[in-house]
Amino acid sequence: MNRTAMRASQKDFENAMNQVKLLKKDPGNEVKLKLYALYKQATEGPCNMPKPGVFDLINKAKWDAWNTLGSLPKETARQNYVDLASSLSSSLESSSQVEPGTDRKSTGYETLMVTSEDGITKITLNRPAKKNAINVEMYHEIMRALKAASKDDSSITVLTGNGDYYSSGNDLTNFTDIPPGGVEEKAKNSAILLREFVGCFIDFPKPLIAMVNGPAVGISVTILGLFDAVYASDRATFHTPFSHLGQSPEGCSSYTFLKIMGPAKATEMLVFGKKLTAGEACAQGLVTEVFPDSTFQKEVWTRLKAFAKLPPNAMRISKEVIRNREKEKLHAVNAEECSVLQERWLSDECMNAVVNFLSRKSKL
Ligand SMILES: CCCCCCCCCCC/C=C/C(=O)SCCNC(=O)CCNC(=O)[C@H](O)C(C)(C)COP(=O)(O)OP(=O)(O)OC[C@H]1O[C@@H](n2cnc3c(N)ncnc32)[C@H](O)[C@@H]1OP(=O)(O)O
Repeated sequence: MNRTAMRASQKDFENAMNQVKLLKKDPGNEVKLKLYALYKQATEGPCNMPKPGVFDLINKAKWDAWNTLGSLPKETARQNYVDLASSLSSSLESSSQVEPGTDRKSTGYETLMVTSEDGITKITLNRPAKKNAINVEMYHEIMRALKAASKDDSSITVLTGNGDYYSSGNDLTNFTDIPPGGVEEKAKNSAILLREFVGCFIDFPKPLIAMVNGPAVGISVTILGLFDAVYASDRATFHTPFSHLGQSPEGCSSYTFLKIMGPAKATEMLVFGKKLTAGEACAQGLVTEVFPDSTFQKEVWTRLKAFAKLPPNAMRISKEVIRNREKEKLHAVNAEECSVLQERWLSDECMNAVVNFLSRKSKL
């Protein structure tokens, strides 16, 4: 059929709305805004909402998206909505970028893929369209997956990312969902969440290995100091831009990074936001070994499968002997870092940095 001659009926429009509700994967904020704008244009015509204030981030983004459609006719908006919904159902519901071998796949995770086979539980951060940014749901799911892995019959646990990034760190839209108690309440709850999240890594009882498949930012870098081995592709970079974001170190990095690389190098990373290549991170002791990206998966999995055949109790006990005397200290450091951050999140420096990112003025 000639596409220009096509006109979506009201029934097609309603079906498309249902298709969108049933999507299994989050299509991302940009697409959701497009859908919102087309829906409003199709049902109400050109934008008729007063322009929200600059700090009302969500409504401002919605207003911008709708207003951009100008005087697009309602019928065209309806057709565009139907086309977009149909392209989403075919693209988002199909492909998976992870390797095969998803024996005993755990369901019930929205932001992760969790599999267990050959004595290895693999937790894959799975928001590739958002560079595996960690939203509140992902913080909770990682904790749930770690608690399950600590009790399952696997010997080792691996954390990695799906797509081109390992993780871009904290999802900066976590700052936009402000509860009725205001930003202070949000900061307080976030500090509690962060403390519990980092605590799960401090207490994890089995060998915990990071497979850093691409760039890593923020909290995805700092917690590496709590892993037992870190294998990186030569595409990976390590970046903790806390000062740029008006924030301060977390993940126990104010303690572990100093021990790992010494105060001078730790300061370059944690205070001045120096980005390290995989080779530099390895030379500083943050990374165990670097592999060419072309052979990264094959070489690391061969090694991990061999580790997983070692006697699990011996590995667990050796980890205890190595790590336990530091645990109390690490929990104290974690508590202090979270309490400092709780204040930082309320600062103008932090708010401005987040607003700049969300309004696309700056990229790190
Ligand atoms: C009031 C208190 C609330 C506090 C709540 C906090 C809870 C715990 C906090 C724990 C402390 C953690 C600290 C950190 O992790 S600091 C580091 C934070 N991360 C960043 O600052 C990275 C920001 N991202 C970027 O600079 C770039 O996106 C990046 C360089 C990573 C990639 O650039 P590129 O050009 O290649 O790709 P895009 O920018 O187009 O990204 C593709 C889409 O992904 C979205 N994205 C990427 N990273 C993030 C992120 N960290 N948060 C939110 N969204 C992210 C990006 O917006 C694109 O989305 P769209 O396609 O929809 O535009």
